[in-house]
Amino acid sequence: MAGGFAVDGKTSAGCHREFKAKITWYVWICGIIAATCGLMFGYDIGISGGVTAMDDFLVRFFPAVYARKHRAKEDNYCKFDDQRLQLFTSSLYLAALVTSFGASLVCTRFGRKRTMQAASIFFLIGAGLCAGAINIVMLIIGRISLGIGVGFGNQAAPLFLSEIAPAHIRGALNILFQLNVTIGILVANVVNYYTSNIHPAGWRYSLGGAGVPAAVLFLGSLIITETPTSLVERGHREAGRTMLERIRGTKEVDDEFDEIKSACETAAALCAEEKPFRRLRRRESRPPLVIAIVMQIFQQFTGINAIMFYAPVLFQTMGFESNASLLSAVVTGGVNVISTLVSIILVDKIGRRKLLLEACVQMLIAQVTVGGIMWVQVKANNSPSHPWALAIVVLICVYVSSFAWSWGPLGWLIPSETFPLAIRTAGFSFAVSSNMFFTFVIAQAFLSMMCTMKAFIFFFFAICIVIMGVFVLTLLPETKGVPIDEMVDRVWRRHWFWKRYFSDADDAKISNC
Ligand SMILES: OC[C@H]1O[C@](O)(CO)[C@@H](O)[C@@H]1O
Repeated sequence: MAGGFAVDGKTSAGCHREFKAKITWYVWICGIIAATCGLMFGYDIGISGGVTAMDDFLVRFFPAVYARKHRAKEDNYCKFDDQRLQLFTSSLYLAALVTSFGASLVCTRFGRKRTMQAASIFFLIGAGLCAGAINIVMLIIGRISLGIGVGFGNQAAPLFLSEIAPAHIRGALNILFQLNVTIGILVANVVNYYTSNIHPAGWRYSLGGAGVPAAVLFLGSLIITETPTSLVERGHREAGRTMLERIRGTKEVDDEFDEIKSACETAAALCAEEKPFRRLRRRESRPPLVIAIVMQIFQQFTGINAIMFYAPVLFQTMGFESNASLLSAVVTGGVNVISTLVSIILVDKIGRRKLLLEACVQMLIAQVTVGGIMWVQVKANNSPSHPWALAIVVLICVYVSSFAWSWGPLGWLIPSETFPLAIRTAGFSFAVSSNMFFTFVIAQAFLSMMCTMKAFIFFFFAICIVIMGVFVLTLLPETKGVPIDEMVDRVWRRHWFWKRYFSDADDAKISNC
């Protein structure tokens, strides 16, 4: 496709010059295929809540929870509170957490494309084990294999997307990953809705469905390119140049190619001097590292996964019938997808900070109101009555929409675009593992928190959201439109707070531009 040429870049003296880049079909196709990693991840997020609400599944693996679910009304908020059941959901995230560090090395040594292929293979194995599980051990091993797939996929795909994108659409292209996460969650909810009526093996279809996106990724990865940066980084200069020409749709890529070469040379020299994980401990590595970790912690402390994992459980707790609760989850899933599209359209126009700040306000209002309604109901010792339960569903949609155009996608985008190449994969693995760790914490703790804190859980997340807003206002720099290999000079060294992590000599160089 012939988009107009767009320009970004700087001179070798550190001043800005122009890169030419068309928006080619090839870049979009590669982006869409790589983003299938997000589909695999999202499918898993969405499927576990619905499966754990299915009686056939509970009877087979968690009979005690089944018995409690069908007992008296009085332990409404606690009937799903079971550590082993929570481990079914969260084992995937623990496996992904551990894998992400190894995946960073694989990503550097073998490239982003091969790492994604590895992800798809672990995913196929995991889906098979879960679908065919005859006991809880097989089930958990399947979840662990899926988690290893997530660890590889989530490490490679966001980096891949940020590296192949021209700077002026990097946000949009990178958000394809999160868009796929949301589509995966939605598809999983729809699948659960139908399979919950298939007895006794509906849950097997739900869990086995994870194999579909894995197969798509595996086949797709046979036709996509490696990123020019990864090719040059691994010594394939010519191939890197050819690939850059292909994805930019022009032969005039000298300037951008020079920049990639110079980033790779610097990275190689630094790496020879000190390994990337060790370099991450240096003072000047701290700004992007802190931002990457904090973005992911905050993304999880919006409370999004309390909704995503347990929406069906939550809706059942509010008194919806089993099918109605899955349907409600489909509605929130749909809002999640559509709102992520909004982010694709806006992120490179209005920038990252404005989206994050607006969302903090919207999420805060929704959380406090939901908490208020539930609090009144808990005091009256009721499940919320139907009109109130409907109001809660609407408020949850308000909440999910703002998350979906802000903290959801930007939690991946910002860490993938702010590390210099020498520490990019190592640094990004901290973003992935922080996401997994805090997803695990929320998955493991939410049902117990709901059981003990009841409505106050929403106030807890509301307080987190206020802290996040202050953080964005004061410490998060804007990265819109800045070429990926220029973040240090154009973003970190110029930020009122983070510039203290760099030496004065470098600042003088910038002010000469
Ligand atoms: O769309 C919501 C989903 O997005 C994520 O935050 C990943 O970016 C998940 O943890 C969450 O379930």
